[in-house]
Amino acid sequence: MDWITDLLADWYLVTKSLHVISVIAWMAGMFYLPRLYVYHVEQVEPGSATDRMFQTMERRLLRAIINPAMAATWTFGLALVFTPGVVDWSFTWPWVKAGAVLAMSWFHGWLSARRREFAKGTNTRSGRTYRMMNEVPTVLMVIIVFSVITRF
Ligand code: HEM
Repeated sequence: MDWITDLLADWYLVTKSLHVISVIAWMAGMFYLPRLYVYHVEQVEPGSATDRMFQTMERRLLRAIINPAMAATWTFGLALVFTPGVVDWSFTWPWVKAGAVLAMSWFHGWLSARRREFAKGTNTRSGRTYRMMNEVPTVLMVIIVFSVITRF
């Protein structure tokens, strides 16, 4: 399996660039979707044409941007994990980053579940809840970036 390790080492900087590009797309969607939910709850009459338009925007944002961007972030991120010399698990930062990334992925699942509720007209959560949940990806992003850059 040496050839895989060699390949990952040769492509390290390309993989890292693709990882960061995917992260930007994933985060853009993760910041925007809860915002859409705030407007959806507070400003839109259920069953109206605007309701259907919001459902379309939410579905497309997840299917066309957020889901593929998360898959790409994980793919290139794991490729970096297996690149020789990149992650030293005796440090704290890889564990902190791993925890925050798992939490980010959980939040992604939570947003998908809420989208399905909006599509069925069974949303029970308030605009305030979505406003608060909107801070989750921000806090996780700050933790992740400090982890990978400071490497404590
Ligand atoms: C989804 C699973 C993820 C895995 C397995 C993963 C793993 C990694 C690894 C191993 C590196 C290489 C570190 C280095 O070369 O120094 C890296 C770099 C990076 N990651 Fe992730 N990552 C993931 C998600 C994320 C997320 C969600 C963010 C941001 C919110 C992020 C932001 C970054 C940044 C900014 C770098 C570049 C750091 C540098 O320049 O050294 N990653 N990632």
